[in-house]
Amino acid sequence: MAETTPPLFRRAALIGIGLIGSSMALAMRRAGLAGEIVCAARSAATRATALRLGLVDAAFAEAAEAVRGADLIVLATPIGAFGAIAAEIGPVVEAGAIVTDVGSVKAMVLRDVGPHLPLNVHLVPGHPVAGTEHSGPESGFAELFENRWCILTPPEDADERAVDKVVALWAAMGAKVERMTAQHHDLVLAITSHVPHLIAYNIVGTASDLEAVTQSEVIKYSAGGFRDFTRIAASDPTMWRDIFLNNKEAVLEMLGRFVEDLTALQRAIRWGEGDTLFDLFTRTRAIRRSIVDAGQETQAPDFGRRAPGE
Ligand SMILES: NC(=O)C1=CN([C@@H]2O[C@H](COP(=O)(O)OP(=O)(O)OC[C@H]3O[C@@H](n4cnc5c(N)ncnc54)[C@H](O)[C@@H]3O)[C@@H](O)[C@H]2O)C=CC1
Ligand SMILES: O=C(O)C(=O)Cc1ccc(O)cc1
Repeated sequence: MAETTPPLFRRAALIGIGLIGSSMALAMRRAGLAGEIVCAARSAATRATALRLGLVDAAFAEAAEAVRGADLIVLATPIGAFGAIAAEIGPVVEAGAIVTDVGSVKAMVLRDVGPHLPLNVHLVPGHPVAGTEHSGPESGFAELFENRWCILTPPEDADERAVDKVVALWAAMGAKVERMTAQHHDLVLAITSHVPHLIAYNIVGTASDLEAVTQSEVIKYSAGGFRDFTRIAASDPTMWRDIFLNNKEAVLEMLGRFVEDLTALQRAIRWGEGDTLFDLFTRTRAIRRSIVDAGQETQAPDFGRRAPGE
């Protein structure tokens, strides 16, 4: 009889089952990574949806109930909730279990989650750099992490076997895994993700506030660059509020540089310095091409709703 290898984890508990939690549930099931997948969701409607979609084997109202007997715990709520969830699960989490997360900011995980966990529990923070502007358990898809980066930011004294298991988890879901310090992660993501989202929120806000331009004109003529900004600016308000509040220093640093560079462009336009504009636009076009060539574009399957970028 052929021997079957046991799944990587006996029981995985997803705390929060929105876009990322549901995508993980689907990707983990597809790859047979856990014997059992359970979740915690505060609303009865979300628990019912998770069960109806077959995302999980059981759904609990309380995080402390979901983590009992789990050897993998994934925090997949907005990051502002991480500290309270860690305080709730700390007393009941199993010895030897791995606690990871998918939050978009990383230094705050070591700060807010670490102190609540017993010493025999392994904290390995992570961030899949993959997503869409959609939220909730119905927006997930198993392919979300394929060929996308997942950044792990374990503390210096992390248990290497626990780190290896989290690397194996993401690799089996199709991701490319990179390791760095939480501080470096937060600086890099401030410029590649957080400030771009702030700019999108701001430009859509500015356009909608313009008295001389009606709302219907904003919608009607949004085929220009504005349309791409509206996709980003449709991202979840709670999630993004928490990101800015928890990556304050790096975002303010990058925003300072952004404002300086914008001022230089403002001058170039004012003084008719076409070469300055042309040189920058040539450089940025090359960056876009290298992103496309590297295949770093998320294509959500069409579930009868608009795909990202449409
Ligand atoms: N949306 C995206 O594109 C990406 C998000 N992330 C990170 O993943 C995490 C989850 O984001 P999404 O799945 O997009 O959000 P989502 O809004 O789709 O799902 C979050 C879920 O957590 C639940 N929740 C909120 N507070 C809770 C609490 N205290 N206890 C239990 N459940 C709670 C919400 O009801 C919701 O079902 C965030 O920390 C975010 O920074 C990471 C990569 C990409
Ligand atoms: O939809 C998009 O373009 C995104 O940028 C998704 C996203 C949002 C937050 C993250 O931490 C990582 C990826």
